[in-house]
Amino acid sequence: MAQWRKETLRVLVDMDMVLCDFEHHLLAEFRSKYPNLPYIPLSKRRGFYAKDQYDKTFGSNSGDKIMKIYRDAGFFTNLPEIPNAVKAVKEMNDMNLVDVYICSSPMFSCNTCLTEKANWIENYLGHRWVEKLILIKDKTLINADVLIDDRPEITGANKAPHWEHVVFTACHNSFSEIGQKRRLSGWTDGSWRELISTFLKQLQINNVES
Ligand SMILES: Cc1cn([C@H]2C[C@H](OP(=O)(O)O)[C@@H](CO)O2)c(=O)[nH]c1=O
Ligand SMILES: [Mg+2]
Repeated sequence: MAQWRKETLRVLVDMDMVLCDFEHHLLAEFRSKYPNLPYIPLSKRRGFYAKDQYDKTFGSNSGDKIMKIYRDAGFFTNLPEIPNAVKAVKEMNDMNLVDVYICSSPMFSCNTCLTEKANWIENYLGHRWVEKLILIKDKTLINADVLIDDRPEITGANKAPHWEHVVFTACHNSFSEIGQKRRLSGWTDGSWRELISTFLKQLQINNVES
């Protein structure tokens, strides 16, 4: 008879544009530093890198100013929370058979990024969660069941990552082609619960079958 193995569902949750609002803060800083320069409203943001769109739209001088803002010390610590993210992630982690980890790519061109990301987690989620923080450039190397991330394409050394990528909707990707991938539109409408329940059911089926 099939044995019930109490395996947990491991969920990786990205930081920028999933827990913390990189784009909102970037635009606010740009507008406050350069009130007379043209800017791209969030509703018109397309493509993952803000710098690329500023380069193309207003020239590389503008793109360089954008880049300098997110490379400056303090930028990552001061990011505001994506609405309801902290509450949702804590609630998700408290679900039976669910284990949440935070998985974020550091920006090595910003000297303080690593510690600032850890600070953000401590400030918003609490000290215990710093131990659940995975900072890694290549997320394909992490073995988990689900990755919730705003970047539409996640590639790396592992061509067949174990996780299923769920695309978290952000201003830059709302019109992006994501093929067969599922989307999560935010943390406020509670749809993340149904999503996780679907994965949990699949996990339980696999546990029984194996
Ligand atoms: C340059 C750049 C980085 N980032 C984020 C993505 C990575 O964090 P995360 O993996 O938490 O989403 C981090 C390093 O590239 O900065 C953006 O979200 N937009 C950008 O334009
Ligand atoms: Mg991100």
